[in-house]
Amino acid sequence: MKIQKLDFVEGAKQAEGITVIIDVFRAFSVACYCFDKGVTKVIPVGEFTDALSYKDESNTVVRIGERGGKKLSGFDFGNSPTEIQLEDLKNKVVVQTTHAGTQGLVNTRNASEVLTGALVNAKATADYIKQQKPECVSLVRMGLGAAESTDEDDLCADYLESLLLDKAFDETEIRNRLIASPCAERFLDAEKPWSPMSDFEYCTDVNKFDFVLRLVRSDKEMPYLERVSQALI
Ligand SMILES: O=C(O)[C@H](CS(=O)(=O)O)OP(=O)(O)O
Repeated sequence: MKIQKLDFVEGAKQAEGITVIIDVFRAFSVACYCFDKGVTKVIPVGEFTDALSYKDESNTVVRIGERGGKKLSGFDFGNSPTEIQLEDLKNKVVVQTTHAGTQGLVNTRNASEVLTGALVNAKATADYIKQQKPECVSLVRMGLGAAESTDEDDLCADYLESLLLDKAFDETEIRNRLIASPCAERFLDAEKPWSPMSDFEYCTDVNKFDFVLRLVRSDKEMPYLERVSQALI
């Protein structure tokens, strides 16, 4: 199995084979928490205007998104797992737009299959990939604003690589390593209430979920993320 690590939107465009678009803080952790709360699909979009104008007949749309980390005007929630914890999202359709994560998903072109990458479902994602015995896997780290490398996405890529190659990796140290990193500063900053410390905790709950998020493309509707559950992995 050839594994390549790439970065940002350009990396997403170049990615081949089974492609994992990684965004730990916070897009794909949020997407996992949405599915855990019963949403039927998550539609990742690049432009926030497309998220605002998206409608569906059943009127079950929930809009989640950020720019500069903050909730967008007209949206239901920011890109925060904390914000959705007490919400009933059963059978809802989420439209999500973020500065980094969703930009990676919508820019994949050459991938045979596209998955999301986060610490909360890393092992399930690696197990799913291994089962398919792919020749090539691309791990794309979206980083901060899809422009700056971040410890959490680098670490998640390294962890996924170790799992794929059956190499040892001490996942119990992941949270300690990240809390000591500059990438955690925004969660400790009282002037950034849109990034609470609880978001850090939700996003670093390693392997909390046993499902995979896979991008589905069809001619009939916008690409969306679906949940592939453990039974099918
Ligand atoms: O909402 C977030 O934490 C980030 C902000 S940024 O794009 O990294 O500046 O968005 P995400 O797309 O989840 O990385």
